[in-house]
Amino acid sequence: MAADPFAKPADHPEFPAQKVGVLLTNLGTPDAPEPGAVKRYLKQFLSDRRVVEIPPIAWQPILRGIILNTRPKKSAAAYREVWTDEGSPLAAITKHQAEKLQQRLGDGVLVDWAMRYGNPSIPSTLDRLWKRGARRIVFAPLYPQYCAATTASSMDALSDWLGERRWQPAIRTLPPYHDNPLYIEALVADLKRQLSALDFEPQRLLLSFHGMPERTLHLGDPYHCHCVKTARLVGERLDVETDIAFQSRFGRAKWLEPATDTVLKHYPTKGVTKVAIAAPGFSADCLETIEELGIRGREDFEEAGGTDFARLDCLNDGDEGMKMLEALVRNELHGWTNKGTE
Ligand SMILES: C=CC1=C(C)c2cc3[nH]c(cc4nc(cc5[nH]c(cc1n2)c(C)c5CCC(=O)O)C(CCC(=O)O)=C4C)c(C)c3C=C
Ligand SMILES: [Fe+2]
Ligand SMILES: [Fe+2]
Repeated sequence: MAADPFAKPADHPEFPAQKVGVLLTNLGTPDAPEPGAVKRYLKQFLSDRRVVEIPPIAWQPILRGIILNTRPKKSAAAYREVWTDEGSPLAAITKHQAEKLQQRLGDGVLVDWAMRYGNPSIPSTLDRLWKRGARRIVFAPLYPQYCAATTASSMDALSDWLGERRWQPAIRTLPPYHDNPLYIEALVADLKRQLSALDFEPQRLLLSFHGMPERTLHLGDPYHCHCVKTARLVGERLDVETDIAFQSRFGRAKWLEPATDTVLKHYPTKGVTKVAIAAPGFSADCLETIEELGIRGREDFEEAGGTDFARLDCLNDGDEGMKMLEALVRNELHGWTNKGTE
């Protein structure tokens, strides 16, 4: 009898059963609230040309000569104020989001999480998903508003990983969802719940988004427009008067305005002394929300004469946010079940 032409040769490599994977990513955070760890993280973050769009020949001497010798100590002290038993809030919350999404989607899908800067890194997590059999991957950077510094930078990390591979998985990426009714609905429900639990009635709700250099708007980045649209859609559905501002200015260039700290300092001069603040552009609470808004923002406001201040939580891994995330990801998974790909 002739040999079976379809038989697997003895030296054929083993391939695992093919699965569908989902990778949630967020910005990144240091491994520890210590100057050394913060320096490593900032070096990677601020060397990304999507983040600082200054030619490296001019920027790297400033980064290495000044910023990395001064900022890590100050930032580490700020990180210490927000650090938890589970580590950095951003990493801990992203991990919880992935665990809860795994429960919601069931065993048919592999859910993992990664950080664009620091750990667990995007390439190492893609390696792990691949080894577990993921041959179709939904790549989900958790930025509702598209920005080159965040969304495109995450895509760069994905493309770099793909570029190293012979056998590439099929990829779907989660589009920005700044005006997706599921996101707006989740924010409105979550903010209403938090506002009604306050022991004072705010005269304003300030929606604070991470800032960007103003020139990125003129270079064609849709980030500003996405933030404004989110704020408008949310504000229209709440009973409290809503303002928008941009936080976390970095460097000397002009950034998007109005700046959050300036708005907080001016409120009392206009008779606005009771304020709530929320950060709908952040999927998870982090240094920028807990420390910058919750601690420094409160100080700015109270020193200017404000009497009542509340920082509202991000969607995090709460029910409203998880319901939204499940629906957004299921939409991208459409037609991608393990049936037929095993
Ligand atoms: C949500 C969107 C974000 C945009 C847009 C963004 C742009 C951006 N950020 C910096 C500089 C820094 N950001 C830092 C922290 C930080 N930034 C975001 C998100 C966006 N950044 C998050 C979620 C965090 C928190 C990380 C954490 O560990 O909790 C920091 C580090 C902290 C510090 O030293 O102050 C810097 C620096 C630039 C320059 C930029 C766009 C050009
Ligand atoms: Fe940032
Ligand atoms: Fe705009």
